[in-house]
Amino acid sequence: MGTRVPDAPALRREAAFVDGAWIAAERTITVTDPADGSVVGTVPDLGPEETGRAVDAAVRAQAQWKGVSAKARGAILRKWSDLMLGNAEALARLLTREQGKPLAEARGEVAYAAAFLEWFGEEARRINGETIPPPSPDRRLAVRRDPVGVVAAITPWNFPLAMLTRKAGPALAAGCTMVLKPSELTPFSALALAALGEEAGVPPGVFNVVTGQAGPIGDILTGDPRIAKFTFTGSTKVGKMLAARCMASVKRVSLELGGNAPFLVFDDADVDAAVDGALLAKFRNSGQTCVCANRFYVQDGIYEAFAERLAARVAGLVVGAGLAGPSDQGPLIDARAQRTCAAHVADAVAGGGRVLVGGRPGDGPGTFFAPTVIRDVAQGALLTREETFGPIAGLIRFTREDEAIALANATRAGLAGYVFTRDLDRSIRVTEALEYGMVGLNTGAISSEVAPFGGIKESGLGREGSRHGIDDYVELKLVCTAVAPAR
Ligand SMILES: NC(=O)c1ccc[n+]([C@@H]2O[C@H](COP(=O)([O-])OP(=O)(O)OC[C@H]3O[C@@H](n4cnc5c(N)ncnc54)[C@H](O)[C@@H]3O)[C@@H](O)[C@H]2O)c1
Ligand SMILES: O=C[C@H](O)CS(=O)(=O)O
Repeated sequence: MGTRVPDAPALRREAAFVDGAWIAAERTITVTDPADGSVVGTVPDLGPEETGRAVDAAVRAQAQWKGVSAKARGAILRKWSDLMLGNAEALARLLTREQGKPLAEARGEVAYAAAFLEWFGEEARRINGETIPPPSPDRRLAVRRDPVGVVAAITPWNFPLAMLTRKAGPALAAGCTMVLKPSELTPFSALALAALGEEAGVPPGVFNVVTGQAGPIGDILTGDPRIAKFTFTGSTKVGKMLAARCMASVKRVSLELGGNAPFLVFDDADVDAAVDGALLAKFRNSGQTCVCANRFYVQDGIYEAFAERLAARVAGLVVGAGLAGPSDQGPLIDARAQRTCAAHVADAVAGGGRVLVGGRPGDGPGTFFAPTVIRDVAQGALLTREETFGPIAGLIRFTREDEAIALANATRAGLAGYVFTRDLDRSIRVTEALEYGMVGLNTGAISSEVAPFGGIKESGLGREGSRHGIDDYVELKLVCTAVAPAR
């Protein structure tokens, strides 16, 4: 296990991290705790000029970093991972403070985030090329897998550590350098990560964290031609806009975008397993994950049992501030998220839905919303068409398998889907028919560092994690050598 760096105060940095230095700015942005609106702290509001200097640093550093041996790069990533685990409690508390998730989930995210650095610390030494049988005896063909170069990354607030290491891990393993803009709602976790990276021996300029208003920074990260690759995790709307900007300099682009996951429960499912799966797939991070079940399609024969048992379990979820004591559900990230949930509930009820539990925002300070189950939701309801990103489970009844598949696929999203059935033939038919990048069969938990994470259709481009996750950070180079015959 890595050595402990000084506790939370040292990890909590009210500064951006550029070229190995902690920098301030004239203007700052304030970060608040969604559980009660209290101020967590301020971070610099860097503008285009400071962001350009971060790109300068990444360009300078990349020339050296790609020359560091894969073994040495891997060792630094593994030490970074160890330091995260050695400072897990400080990282988790900081994460809960700025993002709101329950402390137990924050601790889980620290381990999940550290696992990406560990995994790609190992993968660094397996970025092998290939030789190809030549088309003629006077040629030799070799293919290299070289680092793509300087990488710009923009990440969301819902997983303030894991979405970052899922990019920094493969980027640095491949020999790339990075300029990262975290969400302005959760910058402290990213800065704590940078502090531990510094401790782990990540050289100056290899990993830079710029904080501030998204627009001006984004303009640089999508526009500077020295940036070879742009990777984004966030909403589909923003991702599309930023990816389009990258085309002016033909950057490599990878996108992890929004979801709208269907959760299918067939009559032959184990109803208790389906309820367990629903709690994981719907209510993790208070429904604020990209792979959250967004709509539940439940077959006629199991509908009443599933609705009753899910509502009973949801009624028992403990809602509270993550640092105030054990809780299952924290606040939503902001008031806008509360309003979206309220709108989805109102629309479902207007269409004939009946609220079994929850259905309203929390009282008092903070942006809480009660974990909610609504039965008899109409097939065209808002929550079937838009990503709720909150703790609302809307149950829609279906009769036939082909009907459920058609309903499940009727979206431009294609990230994750879930199926609960104990019929082997049906499990194969349905998992093959669902148009999603990831499908959970009899489970609501599908993510890990060893598995390819990503979506199809408008949910993304590329995969993160797994042995595939390195592909977005390397370029293939063919070396074709002429060979003269012996005289
Ligand atoms: N597929 C995945 O792996 C994955 C993971 C997490 C979240 N998400 C998706 O992200 C969304 C929630 O995250 P969010 O609210 O942070 O998304 P968001 O798109 O609002 O913000 C994501 C990031 O983009 C930045 N951003 C926003 N507007 C920008 C602009 N004009 N220029 C430059 N940067 C800009 C934000 O500051 C933030 O850092 C949901 O849709 C969720 O499904 C997807
Ligand atoms: O919200 C997005 C995350 O990728 C979800 S997960 O923790 O990776 O499943």
